[in-house]
Amino acid sequence: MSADQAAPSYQDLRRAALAAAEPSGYGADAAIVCDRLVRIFTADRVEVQALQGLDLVVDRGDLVALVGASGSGKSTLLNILAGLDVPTAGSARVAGRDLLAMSAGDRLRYRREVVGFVWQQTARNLLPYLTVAQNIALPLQLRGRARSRGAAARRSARVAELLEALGMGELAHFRPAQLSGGQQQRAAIAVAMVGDPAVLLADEPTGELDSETAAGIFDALRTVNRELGATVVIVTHDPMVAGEVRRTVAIRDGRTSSEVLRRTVVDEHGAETVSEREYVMLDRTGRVQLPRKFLEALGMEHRVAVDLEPDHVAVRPDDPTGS
Ligand SMILES: Nc1ncnc2c1ncn2[C@@H]1O[C@H](COP(=O)(O)OP(=O)(O)OP(=O)(O)O)[C@@H](O)[C@H]1O
Repeated sequence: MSADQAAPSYQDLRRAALAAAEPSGYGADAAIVCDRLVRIFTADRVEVQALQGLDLVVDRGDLVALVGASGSGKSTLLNILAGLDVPTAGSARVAGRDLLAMSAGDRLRYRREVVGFVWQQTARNLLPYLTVAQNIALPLQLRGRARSRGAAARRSARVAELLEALGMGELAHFRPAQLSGGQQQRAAIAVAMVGDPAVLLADEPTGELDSETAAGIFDALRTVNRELGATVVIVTHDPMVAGEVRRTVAIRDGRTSSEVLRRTVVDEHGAETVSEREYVMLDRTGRVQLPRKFLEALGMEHRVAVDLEPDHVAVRPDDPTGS
């Protein structure tokens, strides 16, 4: 918790006590838990199901990329996690906060204190007439107690800490227009992190950058994750992403469909290799979505034969002879 952060309110303490008393269940200790999340938009009396029962668990301290085709629901999910939009049904919890049960006041506090957000458009993240240091300090100044004794010194110390962590100390007095796109996004990450949020959400943070600069932004996001302790969720189209994060979750038609986990394996000689494995999601009712390329390769459609083997479940094309 940053020095400028207000003491927890009675409501915060009550919520924490109730959460602690809850039996540990689905994703009980996770930073983010979405359970059968649904978001339906209605435009011109036409309903669009942007999220169709999405399940997602992100552990505390994880660094996750969300990928998927245009229109698959990534931004809808991120806006809900950011407290900018409210789901139609299902449940969503971030750092112990129930996103469907928050009052307007809770939601505002949640956006200020629990989550940080980085937009794709650099202009949306920074105020053009403030310097980098002033932009970073602003969220703390807007908080209560900003004028309490010692607040200014604590604020400066926090700004300096972030500038240093993100390797941009020499840019403290520059204005956004004097920075490159990559430097602007680094500054935006510092702004989002200044209140010490539990979760940092980034919507296409490298969308307007070339690949070398984008690699630097992933580096900054890893720093925030590792050194500042934030759980980080990045929505991206960037094809490089699987090589930049430990876990990549694919969203298809408003549901999580598959994910890739990267693990670093150290052999007996100390040599490191990175292994990647693709998984499909198993929902709470036992449904899995098989990759389309598998279904096509074996001509599977409508119905498959499923058998329990000693250490796996076999899924085979339907055999019309029934043998
Ligand atoms: N405010 C809205 N009103 C109506 N429909 C919406 C609204 N926001 C999103 N949608 C629809 O919901 C679906 C999911 O949109 P979303 O923006 O979440 O997808 P996305 O995966 O982020 O796409 P992209 O990668 O293009 O940003 C789309 O069909 C979109 O048209």
